[in-house]
Amino acid sequence: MAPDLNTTLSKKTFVFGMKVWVFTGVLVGVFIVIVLVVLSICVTSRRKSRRVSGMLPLSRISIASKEIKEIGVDHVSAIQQGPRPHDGIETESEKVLLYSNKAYDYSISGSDDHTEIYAIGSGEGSKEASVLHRPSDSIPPDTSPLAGLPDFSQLGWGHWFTLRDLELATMHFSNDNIIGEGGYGVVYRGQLMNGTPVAVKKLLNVGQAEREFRVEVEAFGHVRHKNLVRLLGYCIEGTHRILVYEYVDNGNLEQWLHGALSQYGYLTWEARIKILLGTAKALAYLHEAIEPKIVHRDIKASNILIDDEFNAKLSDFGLAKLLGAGKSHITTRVMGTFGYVAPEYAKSGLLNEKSDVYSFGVVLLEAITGRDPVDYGRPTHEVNLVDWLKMMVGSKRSEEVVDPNIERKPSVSELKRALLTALRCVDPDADKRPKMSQVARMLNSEENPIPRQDRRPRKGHATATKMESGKQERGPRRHK
Ligand SMILES: Nc1ncnc2c1ncn2[C@@H]1O[C@H](COP(=O)(O)OP(=O)(O)OP(=O)(O)O)[C@@H](O)[C@H]1O
Repeated sequence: MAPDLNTTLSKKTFVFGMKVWVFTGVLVGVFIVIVLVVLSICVTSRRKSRRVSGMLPLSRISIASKEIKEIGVDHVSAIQQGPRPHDGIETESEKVLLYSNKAYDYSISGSDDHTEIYAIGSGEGSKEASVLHRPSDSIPPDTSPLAGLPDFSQLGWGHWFTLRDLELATMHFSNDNIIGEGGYGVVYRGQLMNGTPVAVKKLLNVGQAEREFRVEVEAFGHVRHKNLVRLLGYCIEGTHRILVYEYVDNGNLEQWLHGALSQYGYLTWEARIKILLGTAKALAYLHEAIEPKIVHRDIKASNILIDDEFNAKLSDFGLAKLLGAGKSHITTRVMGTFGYVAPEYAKSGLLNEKSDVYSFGVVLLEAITGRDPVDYGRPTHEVNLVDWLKMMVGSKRSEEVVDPNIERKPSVSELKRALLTALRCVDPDADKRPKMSQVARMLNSEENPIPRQDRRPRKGHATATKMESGKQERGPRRHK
C-alpha cells in the first residue's frame, strides 16, 4: 500500500510537470490564502459599516469655524476666604476651543456676526483672527478622553458604550458613586477603563424612541466649546438610555452661591463675572455659530458646572431643542425651572433663543446678588429677584443689591455694566433682549466698552435709560 501511495504521489502532473504531492501542497496553500483574504475583507467592511451607522448626516449640523482661537482673559483669585477645595486661578491665557472633528467635513458659515463672538476679549481687534488661527490638529490626540478605548465602538464624534462598560466604570451604578439626581435621571461619577473620569447620567422614564434619542444625542455630540460640558458618548441597551459626559470637578454655580460649596468661601466678583462670561460665550456658540441652532431651555445656576480654574461648563442638554434654519421659534411644552423661565415662553410655549437670554439674565442677577430667583423666605416685594432688582435700580439703590458675601465690592462701573447687561436680558419684550454674543461683549471688562447703540435709550425700554440717568422706574408686572 505504502509503495503504491509513494508511486502515485511521485507521478508528474500536467502543471509544469510538478509532482502530485507538490501540486497538492500548492493547492492547499492557495486555498488557505484565499480564506484568509476573504476573512479580512469581511472584518474590515463590518467595522466600516458600524462606524457609518453611528454617524450623523453631514447636513445635520455645521460648525462655524474650523480653527482654534485663543482669547486672552485676565484670571483672578476666584474665592476669597475659607479652605479651598481646589487651587485658585492662575494668570494664563484662556483658550476658547472651537474646532472641527476630523471625521466630518463641517461647512464654514463664518458670518461677521459669528466671527465677532470669538473675537471678544483680546482688545487686539482685527489682528486677532490672523494671529490666533491654528491648525485643527493642535489638540494633541493623546489628550482625548476617549484615547485607548476599543476602536470598534467609536462613533463619528464619541463613543458607543455598552452597559457593561458603564457598570464597570461606576462600580455597578453604586450608590456611593451618585453625584446627584435631576429631573431626568441620576448622575454617577465613574472612571473609564482608560482612566478618564466621567459623569454618567442614567435617564429615567425615557419616552423617546431609540432612533430619535440617538439622533438628538449625536447632534449634541458634535457640539464642542470650551464652556460646554462635553458629551463623550452614550449607551442604548434594552430599556437603558445612558449619557456619558466629561467630569467637571468643582461643583456647580448654585452650590457655590447658595449650597454646600459656600462653606469653602465665597466666589469673588471677578470669578462670578468670569463664570457668567464663559456661560454667555457657550450660549452665543449654541445660538449663533452652529446650524441648526440649539436652544438650551434650562439655563440655571445648577446647570453651570465649574472646573478647577473656575471656568464655566454649561451642562444638561436634556431639555435642549434644535431650531432649524429659518425658524424663528418653535412651540413646545413649557419646560424649565421655576424662576428662570422667560415670560413669553411660560405663557405661550413659544420658544426661541431669546428664552435662554432671559434665563441667563436671571442667573447673572443671582450671581450679582447671591439671592435665589424666587425666595419665599423674603418679604413679599423681594420674593421675585427680577422684580426686586428693577425696583432697587429704579430707586437708585443699585449698590445695595450686591451680595453681602463679596468682600471686594465691584466698582460702580463694574456693577453698572453687570446690572445693565442683566436687566437687558430680562426685558419682558423678547425682541429687545440682546443676542448672546452682544451679552458676552457687554460683560467683557472695561477694555470692551458697551457699544454706543447698546447704551442708547430706547423707547419702551426703561431699564437701560434708568441705569444711565438714575431716574426712577416702576418694575413691570410679574409674569409668573
Ligand atoms: N458632567 C458633570 N460633571 C460633574 N458633575 C455633574 C455633571 N453633570 C451633572 N453633574 C452634577 O450632577 C447633579 C445632577 O445633575 P442634573 O443635571 O441631572 O440635575 P440638576 O441640574 O440638578 O437638575 P435638573 O434635572 O432639573 O436640571 C448636579 O449636582 C450636577 O452638578
